[in-house]
Amino acid sequence: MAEPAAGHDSIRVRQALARDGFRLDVDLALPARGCSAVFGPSGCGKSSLLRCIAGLEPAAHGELRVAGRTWQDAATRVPAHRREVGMVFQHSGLLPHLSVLANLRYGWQRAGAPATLLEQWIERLALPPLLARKPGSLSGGERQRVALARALVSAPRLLLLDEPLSALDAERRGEILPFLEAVRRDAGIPVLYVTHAVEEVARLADHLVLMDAGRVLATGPALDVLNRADLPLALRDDAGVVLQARVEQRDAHGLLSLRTAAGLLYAHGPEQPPGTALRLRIQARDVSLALQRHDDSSLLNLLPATVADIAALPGGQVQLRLEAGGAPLLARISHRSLERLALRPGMAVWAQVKAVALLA
Ligand SMILES: Nc1ncnc2c1ncn2[C@@H]1O[C@H](COP(=O)(O)OP(=O)(O)OP(=O)(O)O)[C@@H](O)[C@H]1O
Repeated sequence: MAEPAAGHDSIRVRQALARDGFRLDVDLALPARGCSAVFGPSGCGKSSLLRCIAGLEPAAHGELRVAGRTWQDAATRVPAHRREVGMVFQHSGLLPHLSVLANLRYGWQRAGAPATLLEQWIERLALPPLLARKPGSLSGGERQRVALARALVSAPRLLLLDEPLSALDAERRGEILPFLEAVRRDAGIPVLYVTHAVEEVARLADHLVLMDAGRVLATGPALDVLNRADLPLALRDDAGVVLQARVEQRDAHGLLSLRTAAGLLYAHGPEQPPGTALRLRIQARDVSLALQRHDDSSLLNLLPATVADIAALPGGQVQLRLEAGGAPLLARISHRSLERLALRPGMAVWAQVKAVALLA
């Protein structure tokens, strides 16, 4: 395999780290812009990889180049405090005796960053009402917003986010995701985002690194990796595909019509102007199949598709990979339904998805 290239437009990470019963061994070239998600099961080495990049693992060997700067090679090892990374962890790590503003000023002053940066992130992360408060009086989501701002006002060259939402409940996660989207869009620096939530990958990632047991299983543009059928992702309970979609309109009841390569789809979601580009995740278990088009059911999303292949799953289920107008789809049905419809590769079917199963 060719060696990953290293240039001003890329992040080169070649790191090896041995611990008792665990070995991290990665060789990656990541884009030096946008959000690269690092995804994989618990204990696969995601946090260790971030710690290596931050310079917090003294035993790690290898090479690290970030946008033209060498942080580590055979002759060099830049110490952690000179790597100019911003980090946010699961818990905010704010200084409890200081106000929000003083926490932000602390990192900002140490970095000697411009005042506009401080003002910019206070505004973009909607922090003005919180500035006088102490971290202990904030909700978990508010604390993480402050932690994000604190990392960004130190003018880092790279932002490392280690499961920043995992201590929050689903509602709080939903509230903070738009702020993370703003960071990804406006920070102008690459973001490495460790998570084990597929929804966060689907929503935020431009690039995806899939890890298992200390190694990289797959890496590439996020949608390509998410939609691959040959990776463990496709066997998870929440397996699905992610489609690029464009908002056409929203009706009086809040139902969005979305244009995708698979066809027009209806989904629920917040008000978004026509033309807005977004990603739509369709889980395999939300897709049912019919041999004919049924307009007499409550199902709103009816897509003509062709069966590409069929894989048996444990527990009497099967997963079908479908082609729908050039877009991939997954459908998970019972083996009994497969036999009842006598489904085979190459057959034409109608893929049916409830609109309430889709969240735009
Ligand atoms: N400080 C440490 N000392 C010794 N072993 C460690 C240490 N930190 C992590 N490990 C081990 O290294 C391996 C990788 O851990 P790591 O935290 O990087 O995984 P992870 O993918 O981030 O997991 P999770 O999703 O559960 O946070 C695991 O086997 C873990 O037990």
